[in-house]
Amino acid sequence: TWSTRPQRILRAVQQSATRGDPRSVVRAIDQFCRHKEWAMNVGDEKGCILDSVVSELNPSTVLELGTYCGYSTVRIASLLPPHAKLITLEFNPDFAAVARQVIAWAGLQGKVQLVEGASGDWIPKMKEQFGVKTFDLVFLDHWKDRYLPDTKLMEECGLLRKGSILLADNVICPGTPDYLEYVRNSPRYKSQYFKSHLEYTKAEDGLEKSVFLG
Ligand SMILES: Cc1cc(-c2n[nH]c(CCNC(=O)c3cc(-c4ccc(F)cc4)cc(O)c3O)n2)ccn1
Ligand SMILES: [Mg+2]
Repeated sequence: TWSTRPQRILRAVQQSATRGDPRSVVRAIDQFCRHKEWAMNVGDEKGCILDSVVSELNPSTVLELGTYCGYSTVRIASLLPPHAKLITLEFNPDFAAVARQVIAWAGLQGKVQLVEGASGDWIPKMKEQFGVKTFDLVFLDHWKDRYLPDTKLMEECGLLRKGSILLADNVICPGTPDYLEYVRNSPRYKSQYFKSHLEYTKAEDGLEKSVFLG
């Protein structure tokens, strides 16, 4: 049987990255996706913006919606303080299986809880299942039509506190127009757009950083 793209990404990590070295895992995936096969990782350009938001915030609890192969999971987890926790949701079991191995190769499995399933099903269960009170940072990188409903769901479930940060990928390409309109016009958010490019391409894309005002 033929390998899948995520499996080829995992092989590139295992062949080119050093176990326990998150930066070499990130570099191996970027090299593969830039020179061999495009894949929907946040990529290095937007990844640097993600890194700066995480480093500045120094969050203790992080939720990532959309793991894919674990590229942004590794970027975020490698920057977290010692006792911080990252919960990442992946819908596709094949993606999740690869992501677990990529995260383990980086040596970050102790900081990451990968949960398989749909965001809409898991968000209401976060408190009871994982003992989460609120999230300091949410990285939205999942199905683009779920950004808005899941943001409203997180508000309703009391998972956001005054100062929680939402960082959303792909607000231009593929685009999340209803989400952008909401966070840019709601009095409950202060939003800022970081212009960039779609991973490994020249197409415009960007990250939207929104602070929940409570
Ligand atoms: C409902 C639910 C869903 C999930 C979930 N888990 N994994 C994902 C992946 C979602 N990501 C994308 O679809 C995505 C697409 C592109 C793209 C594609 C094709 C183009 F031509 C141009 C750009 C670029 C990106 O950067 C993306 O992130 N969702 C997890 C939990 N619950
Ligand atoms: Mg994305």
